[in-house]
Amino acid sequence: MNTELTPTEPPQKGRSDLTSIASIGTGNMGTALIKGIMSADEKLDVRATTNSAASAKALAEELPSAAITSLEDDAGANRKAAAGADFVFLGVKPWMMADTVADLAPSLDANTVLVSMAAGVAIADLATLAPKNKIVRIMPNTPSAIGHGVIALAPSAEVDETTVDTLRTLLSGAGLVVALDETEIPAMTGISGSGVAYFFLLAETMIAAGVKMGLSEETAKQMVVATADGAGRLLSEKPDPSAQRQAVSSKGGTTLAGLQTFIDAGLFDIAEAAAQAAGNRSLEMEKENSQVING
Ligand SMILES: NC(=O)C1=CN([C@@H]2O[C@H](COP(=O)(O)OP(=O)(O)OC[C@H]3O[C@@H](n4cnc5c(N)ncnc54)[C@H](O)[C@@H]3O)[C@@H](O)[C@H]2O)C=CC1
Ligand SMILES: O=C(O)[C@@H]1CCC=N1
Repeated sequence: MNTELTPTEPPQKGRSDLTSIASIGTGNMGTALIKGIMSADEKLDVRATTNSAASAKALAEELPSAAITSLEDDAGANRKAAAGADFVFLGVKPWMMADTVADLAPSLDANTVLVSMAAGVAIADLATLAPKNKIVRIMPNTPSAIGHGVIALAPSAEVDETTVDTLRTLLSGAGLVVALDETEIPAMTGISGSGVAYFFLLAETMIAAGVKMGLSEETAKQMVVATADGAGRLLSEKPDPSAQRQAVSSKGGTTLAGLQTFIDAGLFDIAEAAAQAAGNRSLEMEKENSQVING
């Protein structure tokens, strides 16, 4: 039995015949996306970077077949990871994009495609930072980690169809890939990129309600999580939310009493306002980041 704690070197690391991806800034979203991509395609050369050595160590446990490095250990980690990669996924915070891409750009191969997942950083501004590279903007969400994400894909005009197809295939390991125009990204962010958190918030509020009504927290959580899972799966099999809602609602029964409470409290307006707020913030961030990038 092999009792060594250090994982053995996977065969794909560094192989030049494989599609190579570099994930620059691999935190919550970057990790989720790369996990989804890697779970569907084992034949990838994956390099990933983080800021601290501690987060790189934790990431290496999550992605054992990827080559993980940190800026804390090596100030050139991003440049080395991106060298010669087919796709460089940019997963740093939006306000860090300017410095990160400016540092990377001079050493990038001209064939490398930059794939930004940042909210609120426009393709035109990324192109200013990396003028010799093709740019794709994506907006994923965190269920990408388990292959159930939604990933909006907005390539810039100069990205050829073969490249888009390759990227689409890679991303489809992380979930549903939907091609959009960049102008549609704020709406997508409002209902899906950020929208997944609204479902989590609803789950939190339902658990709290269950506890107030006398259930133990553990029981309430177990039930709400399983209810969300069941609702999601049913909706996925029969994608008609209105029909599913009506199937639960008996005339004069409990469900209509609950639903009416949501409607009376303005749920439709609240959901629209929430989606708008996220979408508007995305556009505001585009302006803020554009000013930083263009001076
Ligand atoms: N969290 C989410 O659900 C979503 C996030 N996004 C976008 O993804 C990007 C990352 O967001 P999160 O993952 O939530 O943030 P995060 O803070 O979890 O991850 C950022 C990562 O960047 C690393 N980092 C910091 N400075 C670095 C540098 N100079 N070089 C390399 N790595 C560096 C950090 O170690 C960390 O691992 C943002 O641009 C955000 O707009 C997009 C869609 C959904
Ligand atoms: O909150 C944010 O800005 C990021 C983008 C979409 C989801 N999370």
